[in-house]
Amino acid sequence: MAIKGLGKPEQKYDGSNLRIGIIHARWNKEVIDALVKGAIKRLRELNVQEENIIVESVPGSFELPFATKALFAKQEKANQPLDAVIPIGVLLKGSTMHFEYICDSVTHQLMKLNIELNKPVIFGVLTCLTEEQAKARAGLSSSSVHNHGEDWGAAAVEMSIKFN
Ligand SMILES: O=Nc1c(NC[C@H](O)[C@H](O)[C@H](O)CO)[nH]c(=O)[nH]c1=O
Repeated sequence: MAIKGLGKPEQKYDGSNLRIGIIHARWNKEVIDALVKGAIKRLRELNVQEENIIVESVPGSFELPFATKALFAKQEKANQPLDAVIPIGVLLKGSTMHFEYICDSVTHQLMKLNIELNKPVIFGVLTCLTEEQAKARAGLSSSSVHNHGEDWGAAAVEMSIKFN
């Protein structure tokens, strides 16, 4: 029995009073769309209202940290503050070191935003060596129906309720 994975949720959190942002890259669209769908599916299952799920897209994963911070600020200014943001990106290894540099810098910046903004910023970036790895983590391959986007939706609700 594999031990890796999130396991059962501690409890079913009620997200009915939460406002959650999703910022997604557009690179590797097929996988991105499945991950975003999975995150929204779980947010809705946890009673986050459709009108309280704010979705914006950016060109690629490199833009996620800036857009995450900007979306928090934009919603604050509109007096509709976000409780958490889920940045979603899919980075696929190419033939150069471009992948490593983007993965490393985006990961560090997204982690820093949690501390800088004192708000949950969920890590929704797949850093994959092959297309098959990416598809498997979005529930798009025969080898896996698990969609990591659903875990990210659940994490956003749990972190918002526990620590906001
Ligand atoms: O190169 N590969 C990828 C990528 N490059 C674009 C980068 O994120 C950015 O949008 C541009 O450099 C412009 O700033 N962005 C991804 O999300 N996944 C990739 O696999």
